[in-house]
Amino acid sequence: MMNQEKIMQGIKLLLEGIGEDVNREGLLETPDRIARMYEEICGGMEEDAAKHLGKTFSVSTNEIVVEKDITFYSTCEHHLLPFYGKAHIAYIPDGKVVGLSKLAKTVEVFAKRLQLQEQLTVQIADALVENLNPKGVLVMLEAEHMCMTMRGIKKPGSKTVTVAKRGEFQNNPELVNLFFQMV
Ligand SMILES: Nc1nc2c(ncn2[C@@H]2O[C@H](COP(=O)(O)OP(=O)(O)OP(=O)(O)O)[C@@H](O)[C@H]2O)c(=O)[nH]1
Ligand SMILES: [Zn+2]
Repeated sequence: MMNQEKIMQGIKLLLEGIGEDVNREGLLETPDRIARMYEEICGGMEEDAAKHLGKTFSVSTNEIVVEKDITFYSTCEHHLLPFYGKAHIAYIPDGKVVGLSKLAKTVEVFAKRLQLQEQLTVQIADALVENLNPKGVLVMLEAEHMCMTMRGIKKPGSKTVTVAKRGEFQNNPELVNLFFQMV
């Protein structure tokens, strides 16, 4: 369980640290607001992807399924700044598929944590492998990192692209090409 009280104390200290008056009107409710915000943006820590991927449907086709342009927002664990973009998921079923919304739900479960993009990519792929036992999975994420754009190196517009391949995607370049054509 998240400790709202600790988050509020921490935010008060942070505000004092940057030289703010924690008692001025505009900031009075800020610690409480931020505690509630973290409940949302780190809410995936308390969720298990299996909850969403447990219900499957039997199918007689094993053709590739691609769900692309799934918008996601996550938080980088180094700076606590947002990184956000699109997730593209492909899988080759082995007799069972999952409801399409559950693919986006799986992205959310892992995005709503403190993350590295590489780790987020791999966690989504592994959850699909564990729960669907598909013949193959490919997850690709394209994201802009605020810690790269608004501060530090300051490269607005730069994108980080990561992939995780499992099963048939690992040794079949034609399938990977098909995925890139589809997205
Ligand atoms: N691999 C990876 N790096 C990330 C991600 N998000 C942010 N970073 C980088 O993590 C690094 C932060 O740690 P350091 O290598 O210690 O660099 P720093 O000097 O503290 O930070 P910068 O001022 O941003 O260079 C920076 O290079 C960020 O660009 C991510 O999702 N994956
Ligand atoms: Zn960062």
